[in-house]
Amino acid sequence: MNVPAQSEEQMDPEYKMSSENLDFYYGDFKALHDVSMVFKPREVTALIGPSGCGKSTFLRCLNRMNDLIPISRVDGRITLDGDDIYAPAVDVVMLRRKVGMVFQKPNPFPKSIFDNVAYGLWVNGIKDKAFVQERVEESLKQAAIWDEVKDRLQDTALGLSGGQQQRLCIARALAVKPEVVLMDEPASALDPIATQKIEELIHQLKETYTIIIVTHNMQQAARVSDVTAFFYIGKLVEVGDTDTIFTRPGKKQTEDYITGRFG
Ligand SMILES: Nc1ncnc2c1ncn2[C@@H]1O[C@H](COP(=O)(O)OP(=O)(O)OP(=O)(O)O)[C@@H](O)[C@H]1O
Repeated sequence: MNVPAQSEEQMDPEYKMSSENLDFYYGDFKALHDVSMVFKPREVTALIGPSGCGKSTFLRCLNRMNDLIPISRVDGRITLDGDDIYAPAVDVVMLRRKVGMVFQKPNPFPKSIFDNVAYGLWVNGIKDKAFVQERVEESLKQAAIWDEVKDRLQDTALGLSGGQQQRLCIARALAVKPEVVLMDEPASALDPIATQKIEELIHQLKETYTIIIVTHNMQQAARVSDVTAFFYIGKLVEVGDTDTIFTRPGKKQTEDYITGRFG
């Protein structure tokens, strides 16, 4: 897939993020090969593919979460609003504020519900109590969990159900007003009802955010995403409109995967 050169892309507000000829290594092992794709604002992109194909690795490259792995190395470029996120001058804390992340297992801190959501604001130096309170409420409402927790904000977050904890973690990610939200199998640890709530939430959130989600669940990818990217052994095999990928995939590998013939 051809990705426009930087100058052209910077002028084109159509792209929120792009990956250009991205290679990624864990030591000597090359986990991603020449991955190029773009992410449009207010669209949901699903990353699918068999276990170990590099979906999570790619997702983590998008907010430099892989920087935490000392043996890792990146070649190529990833841009946010046209700027290279791996450029030396980039403030990684600021980048992760703009490109937030929700993990597979809900991971609330052993603190109150309120503190969990306020945490990111405090870390970013925001101390104004009224502002923090307002933002916590707004984020909990956006994450569709306010009604369930509004009367127990000082209770421990660990007392919430798994599905509630995941929506709390989404509220925590939203509190710092990210522009892009990365989700790594956000519903895989949840029951069908909690999963449905997360999917409904993704639908609402895409009005504001650019969302990139890793999922093993084909029906989920088909339900929640506008664009689907199929990865296989570290390579991006095919990316396109979700309806097309699921009904008329261009590559046999994609077809075999979505029809359950392998993976
Ligand atoms: N920290 C690491 N160190 C070394 N190799 C790793 C590390 N993390 C992942 N890998 C390897 O990189 C490849 C891609 O892994 P990744 O977790 O990105 O795949 P995935 O498609 O997300 O898989 P799954 O669907 O099972 O989560 C795999 O071969 C994996 O073993």
